[in-house]
Amino acid sequence: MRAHDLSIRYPSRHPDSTVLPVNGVSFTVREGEILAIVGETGSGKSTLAATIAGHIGTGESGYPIIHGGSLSVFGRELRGATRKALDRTNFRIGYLPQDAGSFLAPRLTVGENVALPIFERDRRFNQTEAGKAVATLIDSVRLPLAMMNKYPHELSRGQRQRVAIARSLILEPEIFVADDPTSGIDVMVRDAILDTIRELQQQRSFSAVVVTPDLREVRFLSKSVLVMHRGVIVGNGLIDDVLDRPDHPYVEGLAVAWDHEAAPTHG
Ligand SMILES: Nc1ncnc2c1ncn2[C@@H]1O[C@H](COP(=O)(O)OP(=O)(O)OP(=O)(O)O)[C@@H](O)[C@H]1O
Repeated sequence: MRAHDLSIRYPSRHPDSTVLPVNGVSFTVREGEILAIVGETGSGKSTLAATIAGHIGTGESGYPIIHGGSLSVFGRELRGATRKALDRTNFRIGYLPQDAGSFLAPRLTVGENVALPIFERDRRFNQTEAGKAVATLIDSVRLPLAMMNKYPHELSRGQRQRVAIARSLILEPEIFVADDPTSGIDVMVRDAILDTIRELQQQRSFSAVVVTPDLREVRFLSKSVLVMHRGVIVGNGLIDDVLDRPDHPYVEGLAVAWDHEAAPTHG
């Protein structure tokens, strides 16, 4: 995946007055790599995540639109792509939107929720094969198989997030985009969720882009980081290089905060 001078906007009735939520970013995600994106709230992380996951609109409200530059995924340009071409690309990308666990279909069982993308892609897909794929993933995200017959409201928040992760990986995507996967989840359970993502990435060798507001999570998942601030990239590279040689006050702040966190406590 390669973004070059990529700018993104949301549809607006006053396009001239729009402040671009993502403004001229360039980066590359190589095969099998995990790239972590960090930045404060409102810096454009979710907008960028949705866009690189191919969840872009052609004018529908709510969906981001590529405004300038280019975004090429699997060698295909997404700017100006038709709905059909976008759908084809989307099937190859697993997207875990922010708080995905809270948006499972409430009337479907866990198993049916995880299987949903299979039948969205091919309504006549073999039920037994789908069941096998679902069971394998439920096991991989470390949930008991018996949970397949439960409903989302019967699960904890952390368990629902695991179901959402399983659903976003059921089509065996080549790229996984996760937007703040531990958001709203109990501190004790966060590491387990990240650990599951890291393990799945190693098993299935997909490329991944993971958005998080937390530098500790960045370090846990990846060696490389992209730091966003008000829609632009203010740091890009190996985490230690970025923090050791900050060339923007926001990154400097991150580096200082990290030093305090990592420093041994006295007394
Ligand atoms: N659907 C939308 N329509 C219009 N503007 C939006 C939409 N979603 C986000 N924005 C705007 O885009 C900017 C970037 O928001 P975005 O959610 O991408 O930031 P973020 O870094 O992910 O923040 P957070 O960490 O709080 O999720 C904000 O100014 C926000 O108000």
